[in-house]
Amino acid sequence: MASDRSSAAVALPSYPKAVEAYRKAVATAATATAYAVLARGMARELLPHDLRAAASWAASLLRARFEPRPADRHTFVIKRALGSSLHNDGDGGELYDEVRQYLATRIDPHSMRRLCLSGGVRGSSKVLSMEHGDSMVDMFEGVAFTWESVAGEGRSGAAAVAESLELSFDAEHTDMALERYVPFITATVEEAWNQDQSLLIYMNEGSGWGGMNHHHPATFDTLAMNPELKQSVIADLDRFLKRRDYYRRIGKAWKRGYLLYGPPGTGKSSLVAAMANYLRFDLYDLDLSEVRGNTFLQRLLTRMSNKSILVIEDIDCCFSAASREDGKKDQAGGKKDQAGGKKDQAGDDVDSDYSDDDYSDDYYSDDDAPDPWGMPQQEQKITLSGLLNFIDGLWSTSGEERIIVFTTNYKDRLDPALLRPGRMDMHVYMGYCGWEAFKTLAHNYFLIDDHPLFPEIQELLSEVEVTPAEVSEMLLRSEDADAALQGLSKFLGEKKQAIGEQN
Ligand SMILES: Nc1ncnc2c1ncn2[C@@H]1O[C@H](COP(=O)(O)OP(=O)(O)OP(=O)(O)O)[C@@H](O)[C@H]1O
Repeated sequence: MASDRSSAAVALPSYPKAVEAYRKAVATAATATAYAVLARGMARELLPHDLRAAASWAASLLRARFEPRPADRHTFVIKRALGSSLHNDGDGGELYDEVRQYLATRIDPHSMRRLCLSGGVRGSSKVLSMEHGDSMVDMFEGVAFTWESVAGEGRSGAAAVAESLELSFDAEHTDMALERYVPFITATVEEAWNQDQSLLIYMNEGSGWGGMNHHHPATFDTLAMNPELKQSVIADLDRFLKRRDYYRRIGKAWKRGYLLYGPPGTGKSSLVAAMANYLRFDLYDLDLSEVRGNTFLQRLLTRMSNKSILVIEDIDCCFSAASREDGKKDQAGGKKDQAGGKKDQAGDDVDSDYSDDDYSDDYYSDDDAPDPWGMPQQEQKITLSGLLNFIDGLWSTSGEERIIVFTTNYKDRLDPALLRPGRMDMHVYMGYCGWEAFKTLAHNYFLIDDHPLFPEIQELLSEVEVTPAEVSEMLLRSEDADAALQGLSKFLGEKKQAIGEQN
């Protein structure tokens, strides 16, 4: 212990020595400061102006060498096609127009003192754009992209330079600009364009389609159905849209089939309309009773556009009706030729007995007699399985983004070929009006989410079978929610009573 204490004493300076050292240090510091001030004053006095300028230049060089430099900028120039109007058609200026339309949605009219405003009553809607020389910043994924509107030079002609929109950004974001930002712009414009287009509904006439505007108001918001089921349909559609590459990879046609079934008036047609409105797809309403044979069917299917929904309503009736029709023709036209089908008096082929197996052999056989359209007559009746094979075959080789919807009131009457796994991708049951579906209807008609009569109606709905069409009809009877709901409650009460009396 004693030796430890002594070594500590050696190591520490004595108090007077420390005070002396401190004094010396202070004196030295004061002297150094005084010298520095003196030197700076002397330099200012003694150094010539040129030398001082050179020193300051050297200092700025050093600063530039060591301070972080502003990022390199890259610029894409997007030229307007010379002599083009606002809406080009494949003349090379489309991207210019697309960007212009995109920027019109990004311009904040409050932040710019001067803006161009175009459009009019007859033209498209009003479009805001920058004046030449102005610029704006668009943020994308947290990165600033600067757009500048640049004036063209000279009149349109060989020497003229087209006006342009210039996109500049930090060089490190070049890949993002090319691979994500510009595609994002074109996709945004395309989506807006699709939203603006009115949808069409086509009906078959001979071997062609007649189209008209489709303004069905049904949307998934207004559709009264079980909320989970509704969500699963929407999710399925979304998944379908995103899976282009997946379908390519697995070598399957990019199509999806839905079978909608349920009693009349439960909203099957409304669901088809809601799907079309949601996807912005045109509808092709195929009336099979109007299809005169395989050649016609083939022509119809190949004439459908991409991004479309083929609907065949009451599919059970199509084929049973055809069979019944054939039966009548058989009776009128005499004995049926079992081997190859025989013409009835009207010249129709009346072979309605194609099974799944014999169908594949006979389906594509042609009759050489020309018809009024100059096509060979081909009048075999179309079977359901035949139709499905036909659709599969055709759609795997042509067209993309196709949806096919069959509706039926009687699923149990359907040909098993249709119910086989892999045929229709999703079976959707549209049932009687439940409580959640009723709340959607009440909101649609009166914008209400609650009412004193709701508990009573909820109980009645759990006891009677009523279709959304019937409920809609009752709600339509008055613009006054109280009166309409009272009417509905009375209607449901009477239904309940009628059921009680039957039992
Ligand atoms: N689920 C529903 N949601 C909203 N409205 C519906 C619904 N079901 C029926 N309606 C109303 O009833 C009308 C008829 O319904 P819709 O034609 O869609 O039924 P459906 O099941 O296709 O009938 P059908 O089998 O007779 O063709 C619709 O125009 C709509 O006003």
